[in-house]
Amino acid sequence: MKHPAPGLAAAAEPPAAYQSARPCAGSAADAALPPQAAILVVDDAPASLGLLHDMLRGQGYRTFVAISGERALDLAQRVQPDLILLDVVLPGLDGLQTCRRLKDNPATADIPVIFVSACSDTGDIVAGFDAGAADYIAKPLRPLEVCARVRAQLKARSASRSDTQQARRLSMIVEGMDEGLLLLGPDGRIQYANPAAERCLGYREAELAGRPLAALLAGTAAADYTAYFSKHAPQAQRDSGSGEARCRGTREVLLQQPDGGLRAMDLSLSAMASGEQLHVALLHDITHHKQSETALQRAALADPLTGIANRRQFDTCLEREWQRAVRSARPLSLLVLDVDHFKLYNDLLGHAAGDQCLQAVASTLQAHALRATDLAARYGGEEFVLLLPDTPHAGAAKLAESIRADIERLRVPNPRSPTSDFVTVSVGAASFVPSLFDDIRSLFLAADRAMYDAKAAGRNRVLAVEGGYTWETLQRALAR
Ligand SMILES: Nc1nc2c(ncn2[C@@H]2O[C@H](COP(=O)(O)OP(=O)(O)OP(=O)(O)O)[C@@H](O)[C@H]2O)c(=O)[nH]1
Repeated sequence: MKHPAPGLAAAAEPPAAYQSARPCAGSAADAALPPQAAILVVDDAPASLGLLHDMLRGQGYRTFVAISGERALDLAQRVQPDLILLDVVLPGLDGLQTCRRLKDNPATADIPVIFVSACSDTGDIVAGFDAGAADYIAKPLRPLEVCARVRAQLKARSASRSDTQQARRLSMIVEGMDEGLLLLGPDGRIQYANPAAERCLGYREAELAGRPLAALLAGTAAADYTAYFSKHAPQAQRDSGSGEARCRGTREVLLQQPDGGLRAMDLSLSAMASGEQLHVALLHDITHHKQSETALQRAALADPLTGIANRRQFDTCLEREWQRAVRSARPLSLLVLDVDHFKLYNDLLGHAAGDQCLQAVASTLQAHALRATDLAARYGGEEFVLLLPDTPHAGAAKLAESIRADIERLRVPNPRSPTSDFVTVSVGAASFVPSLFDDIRSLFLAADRAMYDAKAAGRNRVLAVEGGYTWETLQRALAR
């Protein structure tokens, strides 16, 4: 007598009469079958118990036996066999009751039960299935039939087990992934949201269920996805519009958060290859990416010392405002401002103090850039500019004087300056209405020229000019 495991019921030694039972057709080693499937045989009649035991052993199965329902319940729970062959008529707990208890217990509910019984009326068979059996074999036993039915049940169990395993694995992946995953119905409403999607969207799954994806989107994406899903709803016509094209694949979208904020995400939408017209939406949070992108863009356009716009941003802005002034025939003004005797300041007080001085000048200039379209920038060194779209000569001259006076009022000492005891600036202002025939360089050259003239005239002053350069003047100025 062999003992499969300590504490388990011993497998019954097959009576000699059955030792010669011929193996059934088909092999228990079929690829789809679990290796050495374990089968629990429950029968109180030694003859049929022995026959079944012998037959199953002959097929390579591990076999366990029990002669009562109570014992079968205990063994099933501990051994977790792949299949139970259960007699209907048993002392004490009968087969039907035993089967019901097996099915009621979550630990044994999934184990398939085949009734093996001499009671083979239709009523008995129906009662067996009603009790939860997977199959019913009538006695007297026909080995080929028994083996085939056993094999079929083991195959089905193996398939359902691997399905369950697969589903468990998939669910672990989906639940644990960093990307948000939404399952959408044909109407674009959310059917499932994984934990990462809950985090991305700021709602719990229960709050998301049934909501249209489009309702969570901001801007034009909302309308695009609404249209996309109305086209994909059942009975809908397919369309090849651009809105639909924009919704397929990956798209950058803004998602509305419960607190009213917006979050930038990459949204990838793909239709599932199933008849249910379901879609999977993947959400990848790109907030940090966007923030650093914006910070980089800002940094690329800002002067690191003073924080105001740099020359690059000024050039871009001048180009844009120049074109706008040409179209609108409105005056465009530019101030060019240079710190007087700054070399003397630096030489006496040091470069660090010089930097602070430039920061103070930049803040004063920035404080005068009042309109949204005005742009204060550091052009280079101790030279600054202020671009004033839609500003005529008089207004630009007035503003230039106000800036000059405010900088003088800062009373930043410049002891070596022959012009003043304090830091001062010279400002050149140029204003004109550019036409298509004018050269964009002429505005800066005119303002710069005026600034140098202001220096030459004694510094700490404004010199404002009106009108553009002629072609000849421009060429001469560029040649200097
Ligand atoms: N501290 C500091 N100094 C700078 C910076 N950029 C330029 N400078 C200095 O600014 C000074 C400019 O000197 P100059 O071009 O001779 O002009 P200036 O002394 O201001 O004389 P005028 O313009 O004729 O009144 C130089 O000493 C530069 O080193 C900067 O970022 N920080």
